[in-house]
Amino acid sequence: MSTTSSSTLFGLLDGWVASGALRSLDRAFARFLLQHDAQAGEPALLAAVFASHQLGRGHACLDLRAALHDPAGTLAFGQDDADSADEAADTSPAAALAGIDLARWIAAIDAARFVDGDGPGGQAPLVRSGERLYLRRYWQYEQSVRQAIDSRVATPSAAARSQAHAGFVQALEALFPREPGAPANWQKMACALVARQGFGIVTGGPGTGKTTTVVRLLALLQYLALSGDGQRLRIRLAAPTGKAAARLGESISGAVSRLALQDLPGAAGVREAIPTAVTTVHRLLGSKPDSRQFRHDAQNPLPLDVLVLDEASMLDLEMFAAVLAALPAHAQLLLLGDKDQLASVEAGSVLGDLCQRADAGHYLPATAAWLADITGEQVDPALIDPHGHALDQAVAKLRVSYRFHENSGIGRLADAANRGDVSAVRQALSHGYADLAFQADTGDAALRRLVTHGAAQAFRGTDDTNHPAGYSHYLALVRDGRPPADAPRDDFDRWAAEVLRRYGEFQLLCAVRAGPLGVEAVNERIARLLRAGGWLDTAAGDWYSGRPVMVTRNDHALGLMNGDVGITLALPLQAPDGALVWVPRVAFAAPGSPGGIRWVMPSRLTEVETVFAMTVHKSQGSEFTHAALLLPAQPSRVLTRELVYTGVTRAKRWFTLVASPQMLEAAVLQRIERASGLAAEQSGASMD
Ligand SMILES: Nc1ncnc2c1ncn2[C@@H]1O[C@H](COP(=O)(O)OP(=O)(O)OP(=O)(O)O)[C@@H](O)[C@H]1O
Repeated sequence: MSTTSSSTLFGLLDGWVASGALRSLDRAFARFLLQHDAQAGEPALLAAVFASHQLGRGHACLDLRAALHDPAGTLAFGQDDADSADEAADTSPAAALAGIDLARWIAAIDAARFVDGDGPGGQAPLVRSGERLYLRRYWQYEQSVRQAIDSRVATPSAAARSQAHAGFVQALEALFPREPGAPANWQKMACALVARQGFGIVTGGPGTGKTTTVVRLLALLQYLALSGDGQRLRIRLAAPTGKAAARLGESISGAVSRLALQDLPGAAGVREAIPTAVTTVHRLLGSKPDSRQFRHDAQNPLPLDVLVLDEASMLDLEMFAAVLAALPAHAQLLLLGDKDQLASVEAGSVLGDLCQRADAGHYLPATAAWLADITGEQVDPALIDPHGHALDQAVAKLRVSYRFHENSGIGRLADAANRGDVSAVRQALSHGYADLAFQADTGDAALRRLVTHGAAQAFRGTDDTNHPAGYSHYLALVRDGRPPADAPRDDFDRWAAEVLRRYGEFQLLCAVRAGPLGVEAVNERIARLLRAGGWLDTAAGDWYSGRPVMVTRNDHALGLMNGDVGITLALPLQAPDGALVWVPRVAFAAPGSPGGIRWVMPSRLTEVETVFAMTVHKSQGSEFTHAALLLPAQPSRVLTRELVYTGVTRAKRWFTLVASPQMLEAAVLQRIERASGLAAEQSGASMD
């Protein structure tokens, strides 16, 4: 291929753009690079285009070896491309890469003026590091993340430096009282592990006690600070989205109020010194409109001593690099999250990469001895590894779910999907668990039953007072619960808050955007079905009462964040002629004020989507009493284990799967593997 001219290459790129495989941005990038180096060979240009394409798909870099080995799979250029029967017309990436081996490709890439090696001082737009090709910015993010983590992991925290101070041991003992005969208390060990250095991660599935553990950890740190120099730590809590922040705020408040401090002598003031307000990462850093820069950065660090970031699986590489840059050197950073969930839509899978080895622990014998000393708990020998990495020592995985007990179908299905165990998935679905329902029928009648009343009859053991809801639960309140026109504004706020709460009791989740069972078509279909059932008056125009909308872009002027959900309701308004009119307003939960409502005029909401159905990606960070997951009828690369696991674990109490068994099984066998240097490093060098 190296002999072909650039016009042939651009012919190829035009075809890929026309077929939707490539973004026009990727093609424009190739033109820009050619201006940079008119002599560049086609293999190098192709590699650069693929690196840009991969970035758009969430990969921090292009894995050159993988792209050569399995071009169609690695680049996701459509399933037919690799099997093109007509060799002469074969325009697949496989054909474009035919006849080149890794060594020749790397040599061609290095020869291009737009690529630098990974040494210091380079300026070129792309960087090659081993078998990975990066756009420079993302290589820099990875470098800065790696350096910051390495240095924080190697820095003992103030709490660990004072460990001789018997208070550390005593406080742990008081916060995690020993129960005779109980298995090893991993929450206690997690608390000690992450308290030890400037960086730590607590990962675990839903309900494994991440919030509970972090609240006790904050009590421990605050107790040590107050009983040390008497200075209260400045603690901040943040999450990637407004929704996740609101949810953490609620569960932190609950955990702080439940915190048992009676066994901690001199703990006065500790509870009050644990914050319950949670902000978004954007607000924490102080985003500037239309800029990638933040108010807080290395020159203007965040004024805090401890930062807790929840739902860290949603953190992308750029955002994480910004957080680390803005963190003062002495501060402690704690990440909480479920490493097995879908990664961020943007490039990078930070939590997954950093927790790649968490299942097997890899604790050094010295770490296990330290834990035994500090906590009195023994690490399972299977988790000990004399070759463990420094980072492994700062990662704790919680393994017992307190939400999903032994007989929970949701817990069983989530676990089976997460392990890719098809027969366990089948067993979970056919077992008859009271919290699981399964329907393959996606016809109008079946879908209407589900979205209107939650298809409660499909669940075993439900009755009139204990059953899963559908959307009629909140729509009945929209229709029948509206206060009279002369009621005080507070009544309307209370009505809206209850409507929003009820809306959270059910959510239909879609795996894909396009196609007949994609989120766009399904949203329209559900609106039609609900209207036919008399639940909606869509004749009232776009802003009919009961329409739920999700914000799709941060709007700093309105104070609304990507992912915030509001519901359209009617409010009374006095027209200039004195007549009373009902006007549509969208009710959003006001951040930081439980039960508070912010009313927004529809005309101000330019970037919103109806959310009778929501993609699994957008549902991350939210939980619903009853969640239903709809898979498409056709196989797709986006149907993965991570997607199914994330979808199932959005359900708190009831879960309905709407899919053919074959589609579910195919999905749990497919994994997302994002190319990244952080991931590659975790599988690389050890500490010794
Ligand atoms: N050691 C424990 N013993 C008994 N109950 C516990 C324990 N730890 C946590 N729980 C309970 O389990 C539930 C879930 O705990 P928590 O909210 O801390 O988990 P989480 O991992 O943060 O959950 P999520 O996945 O929702 O973020 C809570 O009701 C909590 O009180």
